[in-house]
Amino acid sequence: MSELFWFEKYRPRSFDEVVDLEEVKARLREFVRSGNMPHLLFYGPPGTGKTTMALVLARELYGEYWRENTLELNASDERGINVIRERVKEFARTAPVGKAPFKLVILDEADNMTSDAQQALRRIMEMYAQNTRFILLANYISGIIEPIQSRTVMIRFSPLPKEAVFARLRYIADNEGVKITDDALEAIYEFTQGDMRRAINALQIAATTGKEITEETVAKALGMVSPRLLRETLNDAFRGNFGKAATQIYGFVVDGGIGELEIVKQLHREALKLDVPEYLKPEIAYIIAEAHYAILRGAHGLTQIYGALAKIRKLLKYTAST
Ligand SMILES: Nc1ncnc2c1ncn2[C@@H]1O[C@H](COP(=O)(O)OP(=O)(O)OP(=O)(O)O)[C@@H](O)[C@H]1O
Repeated sequence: MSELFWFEKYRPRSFDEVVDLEEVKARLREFVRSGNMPHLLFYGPPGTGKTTMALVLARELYGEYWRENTLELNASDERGINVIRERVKEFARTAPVGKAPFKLVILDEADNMTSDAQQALRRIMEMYAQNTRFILLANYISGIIEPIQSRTVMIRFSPLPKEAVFARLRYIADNEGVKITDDALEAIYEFTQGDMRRAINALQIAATTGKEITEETVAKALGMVSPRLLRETLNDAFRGNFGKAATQIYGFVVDGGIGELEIVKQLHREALKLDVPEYLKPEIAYIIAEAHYAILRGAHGLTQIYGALAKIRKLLKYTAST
């Protein structure tokens, strides 16, 4: 079933298949080579390869026996720490299969556990340290208690860079027999900001519209404005025909069904890329932030967007004339 999702179908199975993360790979390879490792804590935003790396490490450590030697648990399981204790106890009772000196427990969403549960987890980790190693996965390091932080080697994962995401998306598109333009890749990255799971998902959704993925099909599939079109609209709003820009934006919302908040977010990204003096950018960011806040508080979306564009236009005009 999970193979239906491309992000599962294309989850890397070896270090070589993992894009980017060179330093992480080097460190983990060293653990595999030496046959020993400490407890690990992988932390960082969603979709950046934490689970993937933990599973790849298991495969590289144990080869064909990786399943027998690996226990995957989810810490946010509502049955709590007692279930974790029981399952680890049961798992650690038997010796590792094959040559490896220890078994691996991968615990997802460790930062969702309460401090008390984490204290208990720390004791479990110590109790079974002789023949198990833990890999804890978390989004926020701040959600992990200090005694666990200090007993693990912490490895940080960051949003993946554009080239890495492009390389993976091109590889998947090739394999699936779909063509994708560079603009379309840009649009996907724009929308997903280094979260590889969302990027692969976006590719899969866009691919349902046909065998050639363009910026337009991506925008349509993801419910966003085509970044190229938005840039043209901004150009009209600030340098040319404001009425035309307003009509375009009306079309995005009313005909395209794109949410005003999504437009404001995109506006924020595009406006900060404008070719304007650097000192104006904070003011532009502020104007857009105000519109965003007003919409969240229930103000009429289109009015706020037009208002923000008008303010920015005034700012740019004023600066150009002084
Ligand atoms: N570096 C990478 N190289 C290739 N594919 C990757 C990479 N990182 C992530 N992926 C892809 O993205 C998907 C999601 O990654 P993964 O499950 O590892 O994210 P995660 O960091 O554990 O996220 P979460 O915090 O949401 O659990 C994987 O199934 C895989 O297809």
